[in-house]
Amino acid sequence: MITVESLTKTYGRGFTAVDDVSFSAATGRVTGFLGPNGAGKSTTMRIMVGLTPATAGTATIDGRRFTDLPNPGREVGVLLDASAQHAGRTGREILTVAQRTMGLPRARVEQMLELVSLTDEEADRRVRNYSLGMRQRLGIATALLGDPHVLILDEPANGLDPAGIRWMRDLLRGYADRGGTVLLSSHLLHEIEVIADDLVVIGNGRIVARGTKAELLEAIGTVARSKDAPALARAMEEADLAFTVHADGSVHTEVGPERVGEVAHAAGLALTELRHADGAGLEEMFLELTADTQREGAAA
Ligand SMILES: Nc1ncnc2c1ncn2[C@@H]1O[C@H](COP(=O)(O)OP(=O)(O)OP(=O)(O)O)[C@@H](O)[C@H]1O
Repeated sequence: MITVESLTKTYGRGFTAVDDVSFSAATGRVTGFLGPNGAGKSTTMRIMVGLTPATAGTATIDGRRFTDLPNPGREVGVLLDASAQHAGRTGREILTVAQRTMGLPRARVEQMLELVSLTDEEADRRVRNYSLGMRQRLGIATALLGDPHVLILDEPANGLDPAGIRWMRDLLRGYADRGGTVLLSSHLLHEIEVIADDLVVIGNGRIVARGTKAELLEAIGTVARSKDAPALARAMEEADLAFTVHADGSVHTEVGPERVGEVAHAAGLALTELRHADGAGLEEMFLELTADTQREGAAA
């Protein structure tokens, strides 16, 4: 369990990059840390792992600060900047140094290379000649090397191709299902919404939304459709529910699918579609919530 309490980071003369941020990432769940460029995600994660001092507040892992952990790599796997790895070393050398530092069996290096699908030939190539996707794979191998129970990953999908993203998603899902805690950041909603159980949305250094993905989806309403669209609209009106009808005949409303289902049932209407306004709806919510930190939005 990761707990962040009232975390604030001020740079220079009063620029607040992280502003009174509190949230937690629970055991056995994948928590997505989402926000546009410059929102404060990396700063928060750097504070969590002791690389940047906080101006105020605390970040703890199972109640302890990262810097107080006796062998941190055995408890917390960290991937912050895949390009920050020693460029002159080979992937295998980097893993071997980490394996020795953590006092792990030698076989662990080969296991991790296999897990992240780096071939023997690639493992013996210098990291300066790695593609970004290969660096991410190596970074994930390093993070998992000590078999930690917590993972903190900053933009781990950067540079991965679609198959790589699918692979990472399955890996992290399995890790959380076995009881691990995953916190991963992204500035891309669609990357995170398929994998995260919980979402923490940050904009301008402040938390603008957090909750389970289901709760956030609930908050963005429902799409329903019936073959008899006018009858569905009448039933909604009679039930005093606010709604809009889109050009494709679907009804959009802020109430949850359960309520819409009840109204349709009471009116004797069969629904051909009933679902959370996910995907596009969540995207819209994300853009709205973080609007004043979106460069494009700010310029408009
Ligand atoms: N060492 C520093 N000195 C001054 N300002 C900094 C420093 N590090 C970060 N910042 C500023 O803090 C803000 C938050 O940056 P941060 O890297 O945490 O954002 P982010 O959410 O990770 O963004 P991205 O998605 O672009 O990686 C930015 O405005 C950034 O310029």
